[in-house]
Amino acid sequence: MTGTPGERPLEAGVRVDFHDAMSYADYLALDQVLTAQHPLSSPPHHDELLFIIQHQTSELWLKLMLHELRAARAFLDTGRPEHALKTLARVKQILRSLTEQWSVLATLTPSEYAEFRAVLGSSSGFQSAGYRAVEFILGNKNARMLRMFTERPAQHAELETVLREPSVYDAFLRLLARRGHTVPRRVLDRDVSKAWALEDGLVPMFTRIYEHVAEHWDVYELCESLIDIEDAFQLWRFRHLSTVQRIIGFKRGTGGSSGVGFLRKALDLTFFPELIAARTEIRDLAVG
Ligand code: HEM
Ligand SMILES: N[C@@H](CC(=O)c1ccccc1NC=O)C(=O)O
Repeated sequence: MTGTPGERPLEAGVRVDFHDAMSYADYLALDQVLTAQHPLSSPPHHDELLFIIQHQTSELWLKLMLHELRAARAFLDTGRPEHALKTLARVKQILRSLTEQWSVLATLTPSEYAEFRAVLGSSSGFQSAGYRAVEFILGNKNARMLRMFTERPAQHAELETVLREPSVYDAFLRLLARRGHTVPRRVLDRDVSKAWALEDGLVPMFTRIYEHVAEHWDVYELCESLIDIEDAFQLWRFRHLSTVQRIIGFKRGTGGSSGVGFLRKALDLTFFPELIAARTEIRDLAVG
């Protein structure tokens, strides 16, 4: 038998008085977080709160992703692949959650968005320092994007740091070199602030790892983890594109780009092209 609904008594030990103790709202700084939504439409459009919260929550997850990717890079630098794997597993789940979050925004119709889009002016995701830092630490470096942050010195400085530091992939390749894998010297000495370009010299090394997994199990798992992240990131990008297309069609972006055309081109980007190229080279073994 289930009980009747009704007021559930609090257990005896549950604290209700917080006058001299830290409370939930104190610890989470909810006074700041929950009063930081400021719709600009007048009178406030019902759906602008969705738009704001969708972005704010994305920014929080991006912040955590950067934090975790920095940790993964440090684990690679210090030769702890198992720890890096665990951290990357969390990054993957954050990306999955961010990708699913597009479904909430997709409930915003073109008519609703058109009613408040004008208040956004020329602001756009181009100015997301959190997103740019994640792209940078994953290896998609582009110094030109820093120009968007001239007016925001703190964000500019943080992004410049991430731009000049090695990416997670740079750290992985250095670990591989330390483990005796053949990584060309030019890769290890490269200017890490520059965009990654396909390095054919790495493909035989990755092919060897994939053809002899038993001998290279921990780095093989890391390769697969990076591919998972590549895949999860592409799915986020694709859902951004498809959500944008259903809301604004082929309008230009508020940030000045062609809009959907620009977002479609971003799908051609790959963080770890040699890991993909190696797949073409792996020999199919004869059976029987
Ligand atoms: C109605 C909702 C949205 C629309 C119509 C939209 C549209 C666009 C467009 C057209 C661009 C290209 C830049 C421009 O010219 O404006 C862009 C870029 C971007 N958007 Fe969105 N977006 C939406 C929601 C979001 C959300 C929720 C996020 C989450 C953080 C986001 C993050 C970004 C980022 C990071 C970029 C830069 C991408 C890059 O540089 O590759 N957008 N968006
Ligand atoms: N680029 C979007 C506007 C937009 O999405 C946006 C505007 C202000 C703050 C964040 C935004 N999100 C991502 O681009 C548009 O063209 O409608």
